This record gives sequence, structure tokens and C-alpha cells, in this order.
Amino acid sequence: MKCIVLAGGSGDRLWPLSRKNYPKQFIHIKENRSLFQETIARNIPFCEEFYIITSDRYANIVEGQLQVFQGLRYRCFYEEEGKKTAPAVAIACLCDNRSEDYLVVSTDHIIEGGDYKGAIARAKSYIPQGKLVSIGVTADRFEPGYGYFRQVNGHTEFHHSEVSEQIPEGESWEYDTGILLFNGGDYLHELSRKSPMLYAQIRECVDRLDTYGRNVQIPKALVEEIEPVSIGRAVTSVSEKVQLLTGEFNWRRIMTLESLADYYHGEDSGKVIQNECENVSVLNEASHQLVVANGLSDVIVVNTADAVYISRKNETDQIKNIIRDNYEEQQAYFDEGTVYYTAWGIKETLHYGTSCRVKKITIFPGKELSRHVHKLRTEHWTVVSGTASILLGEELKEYGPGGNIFVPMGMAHQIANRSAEDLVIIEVSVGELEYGHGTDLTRLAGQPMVKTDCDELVRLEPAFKDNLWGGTRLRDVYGKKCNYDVIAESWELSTHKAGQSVVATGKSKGLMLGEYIDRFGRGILGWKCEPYERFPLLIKFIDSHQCLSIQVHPGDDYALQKEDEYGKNELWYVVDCEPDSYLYCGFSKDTDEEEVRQRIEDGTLPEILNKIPVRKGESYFIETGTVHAIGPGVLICEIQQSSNVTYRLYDYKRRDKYGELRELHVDKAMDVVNFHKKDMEAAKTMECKYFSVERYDLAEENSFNLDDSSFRAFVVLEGTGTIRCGEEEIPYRPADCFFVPAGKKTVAFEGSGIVLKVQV
Ligand SMILES: O=P(O)(O)OC[C@H]1O[C@@H](O)[C@@H](O)[C@@H](O)[C@@H]1O
Repeated sequence: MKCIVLAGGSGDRLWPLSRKNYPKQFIHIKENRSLFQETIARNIPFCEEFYIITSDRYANIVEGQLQVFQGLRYRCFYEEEGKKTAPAVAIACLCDNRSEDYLVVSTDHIIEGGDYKGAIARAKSYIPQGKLVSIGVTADRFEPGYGYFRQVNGHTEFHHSEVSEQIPEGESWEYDTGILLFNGGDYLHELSRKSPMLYAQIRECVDRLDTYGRNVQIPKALVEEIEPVSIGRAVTSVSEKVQLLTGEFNWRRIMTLESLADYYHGEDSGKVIQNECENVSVLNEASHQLVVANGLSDVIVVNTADAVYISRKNETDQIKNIIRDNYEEQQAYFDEGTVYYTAWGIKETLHYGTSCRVKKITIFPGKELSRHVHKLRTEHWTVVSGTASILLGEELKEYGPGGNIFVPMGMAHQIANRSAEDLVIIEVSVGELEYGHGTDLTRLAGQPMVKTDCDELVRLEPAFKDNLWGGTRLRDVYGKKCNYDVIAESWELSTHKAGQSVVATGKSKGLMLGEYIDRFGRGILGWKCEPYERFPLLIKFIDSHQCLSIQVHPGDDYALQKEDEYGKNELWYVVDCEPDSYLYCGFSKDTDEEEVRQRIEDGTLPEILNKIPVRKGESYFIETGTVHAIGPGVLICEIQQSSNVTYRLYDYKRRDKYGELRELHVDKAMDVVNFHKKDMEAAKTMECKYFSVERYDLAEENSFNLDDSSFRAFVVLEGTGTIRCGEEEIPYRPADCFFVPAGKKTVAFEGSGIVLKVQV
């Protein structure tokens, strides 16, 4: 199950604890951790990957706060413009397979005590029935701003209250916690039924999204037409598939300063003295300041290092209007506090004077600042913890705790954290600071200070596909970790946006293959890959439990022009097959568009295709333009150009589990299909201009000398043992795929089996 974390709220009602650019989900409500971090920690036991949906303004905060979760698998979706929860969740689901299950959570909840785990387990058990499970907790009164639901005779009723009121006698309502569990396909199907227009717009947006990287930027221009609407309004309040479930845990939402004070049970935080006060809450975030309140009643005081808010209780909400009316003059205080996240760490202002400024600077492991110079100020750094690598002028030195570094005006400097721990320094800047001079910082060209050597060899973990014709062999026989009902394909070596493989071993574990290549540079692909703008290959296993669609792939010219993709020449290596298995490949006679269209209509297209019996160990080249389909019962290792363009001509009028027909692309297929008779036979050699594949029996040959012309991929078909390259030694088993960066080296196998060696 994946966790969709909704972390986009602005939450200015908690000012001055929260700021426009540092909203409530990221502030430390509990010691040393934010609600966002706590949300992640709470759901790690249930979810193997996190999708964080938030505003692009919070990107540095999110990345910074995720640093504490080593090895966490996550992807961030950064919205340039929020469109509320229904579109946000749909975008994340549409970037995935329909078979994926999700737990959707918000980041302004406090959940303490009770059985959260039990509620998630119970809710999860409804997902296979196609339910969208909404978790509530028993409510004792209606509070303004909260949502409530109840189920009466199987029918779900919703309630939103504007004012505080008692729940009518005899009625039992639950808070809608916003925690939802469902299968992605079910959610999307309900959204498409209930809001077809919205669904179509979101699909169009996702089709145009750049999802190559780990993090996905959602540009404003792509969502302009999309109506902002909550999941509640678009789906859960109108769908018959909703299952309400009562969670037995203590839940609260932090909406206002009053609810926060209430959470602290009226206890003041930090250094506070109250004298002759009644019903007063003092939230003191400034650890070195004492707040003294005298003779007050019904008041909340919030003290922070740079701003204080004093308000009558139950009226703190007015801050929204106060901010609106005073924004221009006091913007700095409303937008930013003293803590500021950057791409490399955190800056916290400790003292802010006109000619002297003191900051606590945290630099995350493996991060560095740019090489730069200040003309009008000096800087003095004291290392508090960690190890600083500092380049001063041309001199590079390392400093541990207590180390002092003076940076004179005009001296080029650069600082990096090459260790595995946070680096904390105190910085004292003296001179003419930014007032009236613009930013006194000139960036200089420089070499990166943090360099990690590329692993000699890595094992990859695949992305999976759930096309309806798939089987379960990849899990049952090859032990692939995927819980879909059917696993049609595993994309073992892929940087394609429709499914990237992930590095599973070594220093770069967890990186998507595309990120890995970016990190170490395209040089690791070898000089033969230089002409390709994108990573050129894709290797996958295909398990056909049923026949695939009858289809055709375009060549480079057509695909690049119409689809912004490479063409899709492919090679099929038959890893295993049932007796009497076959492939369709090419027409068995000359034909034309009219006949083919007619046969698609009446379902007789297979009659004019070559039906080729296949045997284990054979291979077939499927040139672009060749009409083809894999028959049932075949397990194939496919080596192809990196492309996902398939034009389906015929799909047996099959329907998916939601009763929908899969899309056909007959017009485009007609543009690219070769109507001539084709004589097909098994390939004698497995090479074409895009790649070459060699099959090795490890009993005969188990050591390979590589060069710098191309990276190599080794796909294990049979056998177990270990694969070794330089210092790296990794166990292998059937259906494993290894990526070896280009360079002169030797890869050796110890053990038996059969492998395919693939290169450009
Ligand atoms: O369109 P369907 O029937 O799902 O088949 C799609 C699959 O077809 C196979 O022939 C290969 O080209 C695969 O790379 C592709 O993913």
C-alpha cells in the first residue's frame, strides 16, 4: 500500500507559530518533530512508499523534514496552484497502476492513544471488495469547520457545521477524519462516474505532466481549467461504494490556536509566569524569553522569537483579517519566521541587527552551498557539531566541533558536509548587511565538493504493470515483490516515466535509475549512448496469462513527432512457455487498410496473422510496423527501445474489472502498420542497431571484460550465485537485473545459470 500525504494546507490561523511560507503542518507542535513528520512516522508500518502532495513553495521544507527518515521511499508532487484534494489525489493515482492501494492522510491531525493500527487493518480488509473506506471517530458535538458523517440504513449522510452546536439527541455522528483507504482504480472509476468532466481534465493534465523525476512539478498552466473540489464533495459524499468505519483512537485536528492550547491541556509552554490570570493560555516558543502575564482573563498569548500575538480567547481567528489588512507593511513577519529551509539545509536567525547577524546553519549530509564571495561583510563560523569541509580561497580544510573559520571580505568560500551526519555551525556576519545593497553575494564557478563514486555494479528493482492479461508467475515463481492480482510486466531496467526501476543495492539504494544516472553523469552510460537524448533501453519481463492485444508499434520518426517518445523496436527472448504456446507476428498475406478495419469490426483479424509456435530459448525481433501479439502462457524477457507507445488494433472486446473496454488506437495503427505479408522466424542473432543481447551459460563462461562503449545490463534467467565487480559483490537469482556503468572492468559470476548480457 502507498500513502498519499496531503501536506498542502496554508494554515495561517496559527500565526505567529506558523507563517505563510512555514505552515502549521511543518512547525514543531511536539518537541523536535512536526505534524508532517509524525504523519509519516505513524504510517511507515503500513505503507512501502509515500506520495507527498504539497505546494511547490514548501518543497525545501518537505525535503528537509524528510531527511530524518533514512531509506524512505517517497515521491513529491509539488503544486504551483492547489486544487483541493479530489484532483490532487487523482493526479497521484493516475501516475500509478490501477491495482495500487492507497492510504490517504492529512497532516494537521494529532492521533494519540487507541488502536490506529487496528482501524487501518480493518479498513484495508474492505479494499478487495471495491470499497472506498472512510475512517471516522465518534463525535460528541458539532464544531465549526469540521466535517461529520454517519451511516443510516446503508446510506451515508454528511454534515458540515458553521456554528458550534449540540448533536441532536438520539443521533450518533462521527468526525470525518479525512483518512481514506482504497484501491486507486476504484477511486478513479468513482471519480469518473461522479465527475466525468473533472476526471477527463485531470487525465489530460497527467498525460502532459513531466513525471520522469522522483519529484513531480504540477505547473499552474496544466491545472487552470480544473475545478478545486474536495474528495468529500467529488466522491465520498456521493459514491455508493463508500464504507464508513469507526476508528477507536484519539483524534483531533489542530485548526486554531484555541485547539492547540486545548491540546496542551491549558498548560503553558516554555518559560511563563501567570499572575492573577483566569483562563489564559500562553504558548511561548522562544526558549530564551520569559513571558509574564498579569491580571488577564480569557486571553491567548503566543510568543515567538520575532512576533507576539495577544488575542481574546475564541477570537484568534481574526488573525486572517489582521494579516490581510496589514500585509503590505508587515509582510516579512507574516510570510517568514526565523527558521528558513533551503535546498541544502536550514537557516535559523538568532540575532538580526543592522550590522551584525547571527545564524544557526544546519547543512544536511552530502549537501553543499555554492562557492561565493561577499564584498561588504565578513563571516565567522564556529562548528557546533558534525564535520565541515571548507574551501577558503584555494585551501581546503576539514573542521570538527569547536573549529573556527574566519572569512574576510572578498574571500571566495564554499562549505560542504561530506559526512553522514548533520553539520551545524553558528555564523556571525558583520558589515553592511543586505539593507539597501541588494544581496551581497556573488556566486562563483566551482567544482562540486561532495563527490561520491559511482557503484561498480547495482541490482535494480523493477516497476510493475497490471495489464489485464497478466499472470502471477513473476510473484509465484520468481518471488517478485508485488501484491497486484495480476502482474503483467516487471520493468527491470527502465528510466521511462511510465515506470522507473529503482537501485536496490549499494550507496545509491533507493534512487530511481534516472536519478542515479543524473547523479553520476551520463558518462556512466558509455560513449555509444551520447547521441541519445534520453536513456535508450527498456528491459522487462512479460507474463501473458491471456493473449495480449493485437497491436503495432511506431518507428522513431512517427513516435518522436506524434508522441514525443522513441519508436519501439523490440526483441523477445522466450524464458519459458506452456506447451502449444504461440505468438502472432506479421500478416500471413498481403492486405490493406480496408480489410484490416473490416476484420477489426467483425473480430477476424487473428485469421490473417502468422501464428508462430514458440519454444523456450527462442528469440524474435519485432520490428516497428509489424502487427503482433503474444499468446497466452508465455514468459518473455523483452529488450526494447525505451518507449511505451503501443497502438492497439484489436482487444477481443475484453473488459477490465470496472467493466470498461481498453482504448484502441486504430487510426494511428493504420498510419504505421506494414500491410505486407511477412515471413517470420526465430532470430539467429540478437542484435540490431539499438542494442545487442548475448546469452551465456555460466557453466561455460562466467567472466566478462567490459569497456567504456556502453553500460551493460545482466539479466539472470536461471541459477543462483553471486555477481562481482571490483569491491561490489551481490547475490543473484532468476529474474534479477544488474546495471553496470560503462568503463574498463571485469564482471564475474560465481555460480551456475543462464544470463543475458545487454548493451547499446
Ligand atoms: O496493450 P497490451 O495488450 O496491454 O500490451 C502491451 C505490451 O505488448 C507487448 O507486445 C510489448 O510490446 C510490451 O512492451 C507492451 O507493454
